[in-house]
Amino acid sequence: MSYDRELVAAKKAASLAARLCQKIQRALLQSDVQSKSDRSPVTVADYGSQAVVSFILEKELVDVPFSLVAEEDSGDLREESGKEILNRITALVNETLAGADTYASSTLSEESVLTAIDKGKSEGGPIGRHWVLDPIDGTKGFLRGDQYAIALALLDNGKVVLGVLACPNLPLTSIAHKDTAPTEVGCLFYAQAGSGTYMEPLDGSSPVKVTVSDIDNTEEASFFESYEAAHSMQDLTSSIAQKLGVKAPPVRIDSQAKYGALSRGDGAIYMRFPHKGYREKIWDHAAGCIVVTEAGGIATDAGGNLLDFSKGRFLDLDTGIIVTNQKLMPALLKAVRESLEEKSSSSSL
Ligand SMILES: Nc1ncnc2c1ncn2[C@@H]1O[C@H](COP(=O)(O)O)[C@@H](O)[C@H]1OP(=O)(O)O
Ligand SMILES: [Mg+2]
Ligand SMILES: [Mg+2]
Ligand SMILES: [Mg+2]
Repeated sequence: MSYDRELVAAKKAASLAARLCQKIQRALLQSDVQSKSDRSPVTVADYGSQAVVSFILEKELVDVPFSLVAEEDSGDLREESGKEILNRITALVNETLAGADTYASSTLSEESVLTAIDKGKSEGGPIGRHWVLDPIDGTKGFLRGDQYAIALALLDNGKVVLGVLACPNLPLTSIAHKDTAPTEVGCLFYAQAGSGTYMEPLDGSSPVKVTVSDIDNTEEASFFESYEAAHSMQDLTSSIAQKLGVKAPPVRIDSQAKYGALSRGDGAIYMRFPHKGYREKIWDHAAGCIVVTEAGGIATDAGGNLLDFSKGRFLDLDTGIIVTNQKLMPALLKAVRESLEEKSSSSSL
């Protein structure tokens, strides 16, 4: 089955949402220190991005039922205290649409913005088609001026069949060598089941096919993990890396930009072990997962099970998520198992 039409719509929606986010992030970085501790810019960008993606997808695919599983909902915006922010979001959404040829004459009311955001309340599941959206993945990175992504995927009967990752701050060339001069930034990764993964500049065309690293020696592998220590157990990932003989220090970047960078071979392994009690959501991995698997990689939980996106809004997982190429996966799984066993026996002492 081809999802060409859905892919065109998804690329359009994610690129426009990225434009909205870039505008806010630029303004944020130019602002003074006091307003940098204010979280409202990211809030405006989060909701604005979700409204734009929801509106564009529904318009582009008007002849088919629309279901969207997305991170944000309009609850707070409907409160009295949310009025001013809703006003800012609506203005931003309309400015963004005005810059897009097809939608230049669309003007959304505050109510239509709320409605577009609330389309994201779907529960997903194993039957039918559902879009999956993280309007800004990596909000901490966004606020710091670092990496973040707009992550959009399509589920068809529980399987991810299409994914688009817009990474506005990711360099177009490899991030493997930190000492090379910075290049242009802004990447759009996209993948369709069975058709490979492509990357193009966010503001252009000329796609290139990308593939994961083909290294088979764990000592040469570099690994990615969260920038935020609160998002993943770095003592555990460092113990796993040590078992594998990995020499390079971890590359810490925010958001699903890690999946994008991995899909073009900037590094060979991504490990994510959230602290106890954290439940992974499908929008944090669906787009990244297909981008990396169509590029030849493999993503599993710590027990080696493929990620299952058919269970609703959450992923039902064994302990953590690991991603690498086919050759390195057996060694990675073994190191993960050993490190987890050591961790549990030391904590039961
Ligand atoms: N306590 C937490 N543990 C793990 N992940 C988290 C936690 N809190 C938020 N996240 C989510 O982790 C993802 C980014 O993490 P990372 O950059 O470490 O890969 C985001 O989806 C972020 O949500 P959000 O989309 O709101 O930014
Ligand atoms: Mg997220
Ligand atoms: Mg988010
Ligand atoms: Mg969030």
